[in-house]
Amino acid sequence: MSTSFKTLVKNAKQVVLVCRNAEKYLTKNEMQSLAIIENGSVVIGHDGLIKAVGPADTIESQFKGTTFDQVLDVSGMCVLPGLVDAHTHPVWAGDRVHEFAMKLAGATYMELHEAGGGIHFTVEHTRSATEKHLLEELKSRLERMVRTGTTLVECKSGYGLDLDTELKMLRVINSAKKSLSIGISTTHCGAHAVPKGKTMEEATQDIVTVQLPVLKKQMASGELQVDNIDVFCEKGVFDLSSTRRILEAGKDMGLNINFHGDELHPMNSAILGAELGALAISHLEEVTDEGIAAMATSKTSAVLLPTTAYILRLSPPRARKMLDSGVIVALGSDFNPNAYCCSMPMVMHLACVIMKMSMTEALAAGTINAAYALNRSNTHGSLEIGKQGDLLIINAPRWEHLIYQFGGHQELIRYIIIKGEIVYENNKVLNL
Ligand SMILES: N=CN[C@@H](CCC(=O)O)C(=O)O
Ligand SMILES: [Zn+2]
Repeated sequence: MSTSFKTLVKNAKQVVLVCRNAEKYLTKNEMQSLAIIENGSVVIGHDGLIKAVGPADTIESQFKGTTFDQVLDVSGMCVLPGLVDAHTHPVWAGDRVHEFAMKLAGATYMELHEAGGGIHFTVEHTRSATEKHLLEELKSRLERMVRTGTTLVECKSGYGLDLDTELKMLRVINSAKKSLSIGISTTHCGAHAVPKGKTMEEATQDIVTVQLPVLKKQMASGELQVDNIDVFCEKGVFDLSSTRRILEAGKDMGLNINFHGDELHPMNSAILGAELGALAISHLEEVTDEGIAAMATSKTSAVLLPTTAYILRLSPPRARKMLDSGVIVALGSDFNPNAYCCSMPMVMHLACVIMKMSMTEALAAGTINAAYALNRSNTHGSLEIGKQGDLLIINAPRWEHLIYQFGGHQELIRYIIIKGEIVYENNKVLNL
């Protein structure tokens, strides 16, 4: 065994492993009792992977005489896995603060969309923005996510709706992925809306016969890396048969199906997703009982987005029914110009309060199950030997403070570690 390692994080009050036996996801009762070590330590190797995690005294004797590049004594603090945000739209120009005011005054999401605002407003600004500007904005948003504990995030395109702008957005995501340490799962969401001037059929045809073939070429040549295919399956956007066509075309080129469904109207998206072997369906505020049963059987994860229901004043998705039926429930921030929230601790808090999840369920949903939704639960989502050394360290005596305290996680989060490197340290002392 090597006698030199990258990082030792020792003497934590609690180390929350989440999983015990390399589970790829947790459901039902497994989400009630997460694996936790009291007074624990974690060792991360030079390859950025976890080499040991266990009681502090066991690790101390096991690694006696070993050298570490860095040792962090986190006495009194808690260590959790880096959080996983399973749904974001982080590449765009032009905010929609003016629409927030309109929504507060009573306008609905679809009324704004049909009047040419909403996604269309963002598309206009994103099409005319330079790649450089979009990249700078994306990087600062991703850094903000890291500071709130996210170490793996799904990033969608979808404010281009034409070949050139969708490719521009995907290139921006790829550049950020190369230059930042946060993990990224990239999603083509060219079917986020029907672009102005096109019918749904024309937009579907464009995606299947123009956008996806170019993507396929660029993926094969290594120019672009894309992991997932997405469609906004919704009344007035893409219907079930267009959604099927696009998702099947994406699947045929090796992309994971991960799409928006049953948000504002019951569309039978969940049934379709289960039939196609989707890895994830997001939103599901209006999913039917049959849809829930189908997702439980097909092991299609439900990515629930409490920020959306909150900001649009929708009835929240029926998380309890899904959890009790054995669906793999994951969480995402849905960061976008409509729901401007980068913070997974806030998302987990909302999931508990407005969707009636327990804190252990919310943490499992924001770690291992979100990693499953992105096909990354072999590397992320729990603190187990062989997984990536991504840690979130909070200055509190119990891990639940991460969810219990809301609106001030910047006071609580002490370190963020990715692949064994400290990427964020919060120890600023201000003179007040
Ligand atoms: N519902 C569709 N897409 C996004 C919102 C995108 C936007 O409004 O810009 C969502 O997941 O909430
Ligand atoms: Zn979305």
